[in-house]
Amino acid sequence: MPLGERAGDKSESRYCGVETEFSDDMPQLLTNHIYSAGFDFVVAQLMDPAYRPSLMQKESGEYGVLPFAGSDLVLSPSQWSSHVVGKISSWIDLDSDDEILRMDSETTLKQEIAWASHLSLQACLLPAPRGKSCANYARVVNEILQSLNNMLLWLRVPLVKTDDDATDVNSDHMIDSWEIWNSFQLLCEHHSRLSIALDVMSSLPSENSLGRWFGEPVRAAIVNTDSFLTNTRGYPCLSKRHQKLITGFFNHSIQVIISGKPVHNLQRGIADLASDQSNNNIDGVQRYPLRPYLDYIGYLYQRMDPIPEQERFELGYRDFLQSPLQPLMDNLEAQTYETFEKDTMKYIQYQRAICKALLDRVPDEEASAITTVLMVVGAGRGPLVRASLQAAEESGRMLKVYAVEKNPNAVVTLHSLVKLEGWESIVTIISCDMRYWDAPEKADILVSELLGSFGDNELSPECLDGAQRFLKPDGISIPSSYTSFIQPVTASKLYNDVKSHKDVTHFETAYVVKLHSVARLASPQPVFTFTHPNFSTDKSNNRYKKLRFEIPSDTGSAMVHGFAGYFDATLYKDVHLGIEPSTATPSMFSWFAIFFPLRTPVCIQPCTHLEVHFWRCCGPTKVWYEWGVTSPCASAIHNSNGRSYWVGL
Ligand SMILES: C[S@@+](CC[C@H](N)C(=O)[O-])C[C@H]1O[C@@H](n2cnc3c(N)ncnc32)[C@H](O)[C@@H]1O
Repeated sequence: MPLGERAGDKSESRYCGVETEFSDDMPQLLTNHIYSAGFDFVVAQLMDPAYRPSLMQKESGEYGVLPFAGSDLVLSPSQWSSHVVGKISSWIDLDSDDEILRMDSETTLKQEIAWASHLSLQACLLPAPRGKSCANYARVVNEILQSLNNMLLWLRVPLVKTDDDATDVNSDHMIDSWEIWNSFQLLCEHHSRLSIALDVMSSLPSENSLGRWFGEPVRAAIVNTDSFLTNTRGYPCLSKRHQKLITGFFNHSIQVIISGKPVHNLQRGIADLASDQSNNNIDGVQRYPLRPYLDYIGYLYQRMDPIPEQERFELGYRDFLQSPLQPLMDNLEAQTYETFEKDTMKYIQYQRAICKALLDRVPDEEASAITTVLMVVGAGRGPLVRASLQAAEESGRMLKVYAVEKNPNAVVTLHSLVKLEGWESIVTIISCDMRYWDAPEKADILVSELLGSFGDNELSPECLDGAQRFLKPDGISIPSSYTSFIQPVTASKLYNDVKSHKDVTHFETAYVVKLHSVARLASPQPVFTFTHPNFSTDKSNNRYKKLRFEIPSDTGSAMVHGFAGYFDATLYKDVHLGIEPSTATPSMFSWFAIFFPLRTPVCIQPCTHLEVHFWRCCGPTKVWYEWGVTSPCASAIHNSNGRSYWVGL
């Protein structure tokens, strides 16, 4: 469906619209030009622009027929719903001092929305708020939203932000349209049917401030013909920055709408094309005047790189909240192991790390005399056993392997693998929880992969503390350490999805999620680090960290809906593995990020800082995180005493 939500898959066609008058030509326009001219829908006004309820009552009494721009019979029901976005009268001003205008505006808005619902339109475009003070407009829209079934309301928002406002955020001269949008959405309590149509101007704000919009519910971007430049052949084109922005819109499933009249003199171009029937004149139908602009947008889309196969596979997971795995408390399923095992990059890194450790452990001259004892703890169905044996072969070292696994179902597969590969003389399978296994000898190397998206959140520290009893005092743990990271994000879609559960529990839960429509508001910072082995006697896996994020001056104000979490693990020496964006292991897909939501989003201002606290707490049967913000304002402590979300020991 062109106008609703869709995955941002380049294999689907992109959706484009045109803003146009609703004239008698509408049926012809939709019949003759839709798709062939490069657009999929029109944004057209629903009501005669001269209509004012107060005047109509005076002129024709109370029961006059409303002057809608076209009867519902002018188009078929599917044309209305699939190809028309209703444009609400742009004269309405619900915050005017003029009471009559205000009342007329409210009446008209409600009548137009009711008409749009009658036509089953998928979306209506609301005019931009006229100033910072838009409370009455928001109140009426909020009231409408409460009874709206399927339709989305796209609030038109000009993409403007002056750059000189950084130091004085309270200045009356400050123009940052995000602020207006933000007050509107706060007044409407982040309603999930309220979204944005960004009006793209000829000059663009700074990159950082543009980035904020990708975490907001932007559904459409309106590009006026006068924002286009002219190329050497006289055709419309866009500046480099505009091109990048439009590509960003495509990547985020934001539909592009061309508005305005043609402003390029394309006489020569059209003459050139005159002989080309398919481009100019088909069976007497005139070429659509906005076509050169649509063609250019289509060209930008075609020019984009195709989505790599792995990302294509992950499209369905974008911004989709999932509960983190609990591999200690639960037993993973076969298909989960299967997915892990396809992640070649992860095992390549492990093999590299094991190879280096083996070479350090056994000098060349003793390679044929010493057998290294290696234990894979949490062996699953065996991929790390395979990586270890390949590392042994690569390094020319002799190995004896113990594969310890507590999931009896995975152990079945492990047995078959060992038999099938003929590893019986080298690999011993132990069906046991590593914390309680009574090992017959000590290991030189302990290999594990018990990491969650936030590093320690699948209880690797607790498991390895239990397992290190059977590691030699000078033994090596792979991984040798791991660190979690967080960064504040605008993530309006995730926030709304959490909110839809209507309980505190969901706001106090961390989710695994393939982040896509988010704005990352500051660089990630390290949170908790665990190092293995850790033979100190007073060790504790409780942690507390206070973090302070500086908000860049050119970002503008922004909303923090929560924190994205990542990890980076040092496997051995310089071999690492992780998903922290600046150092992420390329082509690795075993982990998505984690998301810690905030019950109440926090608004941050440029040149200020955001202070957040994270705790890792351990009890006899569970481990949990608590988190809270203290600046610029205090939030509740989330997940106190692990009441909503915990990981079972
Ligand atoms: C993330 S999976 C990794 C599996 C495998 N190494 C791989 O790379 O596909 C972690 C494995 O560790 C096992 N595990 C978790 N805690 C364990 C424990 N305390 N003792 C033994 N196995 C454990 C789980 O059952 C699971 O098979």
